[in-house]
Amino acid sequence: MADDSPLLALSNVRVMADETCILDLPALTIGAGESAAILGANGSGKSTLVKLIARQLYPLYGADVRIFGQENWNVFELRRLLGIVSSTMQLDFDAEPPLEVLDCVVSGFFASRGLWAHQHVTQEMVDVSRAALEKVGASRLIGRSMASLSTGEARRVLIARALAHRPRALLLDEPCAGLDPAARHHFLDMLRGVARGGTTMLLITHHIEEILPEIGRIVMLRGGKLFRDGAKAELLTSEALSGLFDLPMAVTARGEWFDADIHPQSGA
Ligand SMILES: Nc1ncnc2c1ncn2[C@@H]1O[C@H](COP(=O)(O)OP(=O)(O)OP(=O)(O)O)[C@@H](O)[C@H]1O
Repeated sequence: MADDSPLLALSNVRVMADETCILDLPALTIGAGESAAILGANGSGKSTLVKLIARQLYPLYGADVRIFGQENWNVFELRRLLGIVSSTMQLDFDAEPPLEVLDCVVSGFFASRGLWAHQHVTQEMVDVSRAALEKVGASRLIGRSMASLSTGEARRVLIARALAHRPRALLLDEPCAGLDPAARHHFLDMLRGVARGGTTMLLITHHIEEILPEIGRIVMLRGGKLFRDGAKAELLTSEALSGLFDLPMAVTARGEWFDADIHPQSGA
């Protein structure tokens, strides 16, 4: 497998649910090392795409779904190479029995929720996990239980858990969901540091405010189909966003970041 194989190459993808096609992508390729945002309204098919990539669901016969150039994957290996963090993952780690922060990160090496007697934890795993927690500014949380953390703190630990495997890309599904404005600001700042360190990001969101300056490509989904696909400068515009959300939107650039508001003259 060549290292420059695309992160994602899809063709003829159709995903069905209850006899309805909920994702219809004739072709989509995201190159190796290309950070991209998948943008779309509620119900546009973003989570379906994430599940397709993570092999949690499968398309109809005739589709070709390649991740890093490969069609068939051991799911654990795939999830190691593609660090996946979603807002819902946190629930798994809040449940009983309590899970300590460093153990949570180390357990990522075994793709398990916690550590068990039969697992052989090496000093290297512990060192790498500590370094990952340091990288996301969460070292001070070591010793705490996952259930005791704020949403923003727990989200950082999950990013560390994904980074500990030195993934080839991070797949971030609504990573800022549930964060207050200050926590979101600090979290995005931390993610930006990770992106600047060379980690490719695939960010799934419906907020353009969360699109990191390091992300250059925008893939817009609407109604389970590819709506627009192109460079950020071309697509983070009032015209494109208004079409995507079917509502007059005003986009403003804020330095290297973007904001969107419902246009005041939308007749509300
Ligand atoms: N198991 C299912 N049965 C029926 N419909 C489904 C099923 N799973 C998803 N859908 C539908 O597919 C569409 C796309 O859902 P999906 O969760 O991918 O959207 P999304 O873009 O991630 O939305 P959100 O931003 O709200 O998370 C929605 O209309 C949803 O109701």
